[in-house]
Amino acid sequence: MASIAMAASLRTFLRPHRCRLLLRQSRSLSASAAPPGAAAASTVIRRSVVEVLRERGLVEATTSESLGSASASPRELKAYCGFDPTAESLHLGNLLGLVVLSWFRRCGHNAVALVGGATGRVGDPSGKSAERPELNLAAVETNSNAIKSLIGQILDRAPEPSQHSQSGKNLNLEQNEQALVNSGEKMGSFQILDNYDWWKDITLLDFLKEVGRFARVGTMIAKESVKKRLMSEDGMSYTEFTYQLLQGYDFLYMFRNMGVNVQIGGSDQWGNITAGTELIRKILQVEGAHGLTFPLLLKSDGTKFGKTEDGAIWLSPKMLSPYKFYQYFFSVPDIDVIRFMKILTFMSLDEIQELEESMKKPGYVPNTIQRRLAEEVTRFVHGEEGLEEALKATEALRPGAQTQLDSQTIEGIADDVPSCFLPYGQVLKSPLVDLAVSTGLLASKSAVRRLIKQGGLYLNNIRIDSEDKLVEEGDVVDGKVLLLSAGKKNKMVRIRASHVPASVDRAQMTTLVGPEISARFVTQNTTIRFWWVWDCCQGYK
Ligand SMILES: Nc1ncnc2c1ncn2[C@@H]1O[C@H](COP(=O)(O)OP(=O)(O)OP(=O)(O)O)[C@@H](O)[C@H]1O
Ligand SMILES: N[C@@H](Cc1ccc(O)cc1)C(=O)O
Repeated sequence: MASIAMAASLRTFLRPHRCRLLLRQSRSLSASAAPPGAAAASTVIRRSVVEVLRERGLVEATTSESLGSASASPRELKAYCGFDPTAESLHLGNLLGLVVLSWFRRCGHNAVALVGGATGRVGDPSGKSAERPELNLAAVETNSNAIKSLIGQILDRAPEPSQHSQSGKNLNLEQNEQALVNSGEKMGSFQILDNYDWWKDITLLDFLKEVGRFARVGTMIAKESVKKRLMSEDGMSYTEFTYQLLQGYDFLYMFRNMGVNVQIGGSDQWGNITAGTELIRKILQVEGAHGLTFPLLLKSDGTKFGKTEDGAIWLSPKMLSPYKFYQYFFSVPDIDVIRFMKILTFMSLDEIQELEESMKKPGYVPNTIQRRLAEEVTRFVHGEEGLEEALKATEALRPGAQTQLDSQTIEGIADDVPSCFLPYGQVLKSPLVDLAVSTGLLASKSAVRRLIKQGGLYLNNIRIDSEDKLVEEGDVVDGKVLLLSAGKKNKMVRIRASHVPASVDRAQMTTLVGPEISARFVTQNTTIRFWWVWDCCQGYK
């Protein structure tokens, strides 16, 4: 239960005259924060962030027309988007929120990403046909921390309007971004907040008195998220019914205390967003709070990209490698690629249009646009390093690639490629035809032989021409792995290190395996080498 002091401060802020005072303060603060060059920039015709978003297909609805005019001057707006910590990572659908926040920043406004440490414990009924399972507190905390760190990294990578694309070509800035660059203004800032920080101190009595009293049950029941659920067999719990007011109050709290005046979200968030603008109007008795929703990103089967279905496109590299993330975009169908480019990248619309036209020209190499899309989105989500990792892995897994494979690259994609563990002794000197079958790459030796004849079998990306090929020591990359490929189907063979003995005496090893191998052992005393030698030892025995 809340401290008395907190309850008192809540009451204080809810007094209308005080709120108006605070609002005036925050307005004048943002005006005085404008850098000296800003005046010159006003001679350039700016388009508002809302126009920019609309042109890219990122606006489904706004709560008020006045958002457009308010958004024309930099620093006028502070937009927030909330994410409940219901998983350890955000997913592709959530990326839209981060992209839209980044557009606000690129157009000179500030942004807040809010992690729902409190709302995550309640569960948003929007778009859900049944009550969400309750999350335990430890999971909420782990997920919140992971999501905060992920959001921080991604928002940090939003390219500044003045930046150039990888190709060195100017990014062809949107008009108002160009104005910012000309005036020397910086991109807007961002903050990451957690709504548990205020909810933890608010008592039920405070809430009922200060917020509940202003909410109309009729309006709440009319929200799409509630209407649908009330018609279902299980109905809806009081807890989930309250969700819209929690989110509504978040907006009010940040509007009052932090100058946040826009809430954005997917179109499923409309009811919760308007709950916020209504509370602000009723309780604080001020206008000036806006909502903006963007269309939900849907899969080809019409279902929403989310976290609850199989094969989610996670943004955290721990849950989906940059390689797989990159591959997803590389394989986007032609029909979706331009739309994805508009909504998920910061490339200018002119450049996107040029690319779209190039697709229709004779000689267009399939997937050229997808490659660019994959690069742009992977760079934003996983950074330059993640993109490099993805490109390296893509190349490594391309049969016939000329690149020298190293075990680090191959191990880096271990989770993305079917793999099996085999003892070194079983791999060394074994006929490749046998290995291709025992690893499960192909079903029979005759199938392997046929493939070799057709030129489709590769060992470490090198085409195998002979059916009699034996695996040599040099084929096992860094003594750890080898990569077999049947056309585009890859299979990684990893050398098993599981039966490494707890201790082997080096002198004993020398006598067992001879000086040459023992010398390797001395210089490369790693677990794998250790095992490698041990396996040879067994061979020598
Ligand atoms: N496919 C999507 N397209 C656009 N926005 C999305 C998509 N999925 C989620 N969002 C938006 O991301 C924000 C956070 O949503 P949230 O964390 O609840 O994810 P969720 O995908 O709705 O969760 P779940 O899969 O559990 O339903 C909201 O603004 C929501 O509208
Ligand atoms: N309700 C949002 C998350 C959110 C939480 C708190 C907010 O104040 C805003 C948004 C969602 O689940 O998708």
